Amino acid sequence: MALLEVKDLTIRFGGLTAVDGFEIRIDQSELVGLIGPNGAGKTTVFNMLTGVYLPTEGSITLDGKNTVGKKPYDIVEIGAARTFQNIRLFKDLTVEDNVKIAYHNQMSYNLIQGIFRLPTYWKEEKKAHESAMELLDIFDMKMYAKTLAKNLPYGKQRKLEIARALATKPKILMLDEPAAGMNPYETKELMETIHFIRDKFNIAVLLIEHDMSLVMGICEKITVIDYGKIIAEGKPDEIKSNPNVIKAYLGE
Ligand SMILES: Nc1ncnc2c1ncn2[C@@H]1O[C@H](COP(=O)(O)OP(=O)(O)OP(=O)(O)O)[C@@H](O)[C@H]1O
Repeated sequence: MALLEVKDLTIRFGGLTAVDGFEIRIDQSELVGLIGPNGAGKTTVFNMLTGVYLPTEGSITLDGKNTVGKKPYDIVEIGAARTFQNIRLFKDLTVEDNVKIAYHNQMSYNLIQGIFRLPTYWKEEKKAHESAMELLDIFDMKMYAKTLAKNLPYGKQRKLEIARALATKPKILMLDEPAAGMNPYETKELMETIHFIRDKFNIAVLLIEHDMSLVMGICEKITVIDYGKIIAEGKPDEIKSNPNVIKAYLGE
């Protein structure tokens, strides 16, 4: 059974069919790219996979469970985490607190235990602190734990966003243009981080990216969409030489 199985996914906004009959199958720990020209429908696919948009038609099965019609936080519980095109962090909180907040879906103290700072609260907070520091260590960012998120260099803010997504313990991590705005050095570091995460946590990664060297360099298979429809699927080498893909990108 595939980890993520999407069939005939379609969404219409008034007269515009933004995504039309999209299909994908992703196995556990697979690294998959989703590419296409501007406005092709990539982010809209992510928004349907994560419960932000309700598809007009189609089915999505994650880890054997239907996710269509479920709320975004329920889909996080089932095992999907994402990052956004525009970085979304609590910019005035520290790096550590940004990660700790993401652990809150796993904390088990109730309101009363929280308000009165009862032992369960302290136990859970300690656990969250330790888990956050462990994750920051993996990302080589422990030294920034007390830094405000807004004071991090751009590439590190992107890394922190990924660390936050991982704190929810996903089975699949969806990254929406993680290299946007990065310099070549940061992009290379990001490529290594994505590979490392997949190997270390044994999770699947679905990556939307405009940087072709990044997509071709790390993805095992790639789906290409244009005007909401799949125009090619295959291994990076097959995609590179696919005439439909070349045409879509060069606009001939
Ligand atoms: N809520 C919405 N209402 C109306 N149209 C929408 C909505 N969301 C997306 N669209 C339209 O759907 C189409 C696909 O947009 P989408 O953002 O998914 O493309 P994309 O491939 O992610 O583009 P980019 O690479 O530029 O980020 C666009 O024409 C967009 O205007």
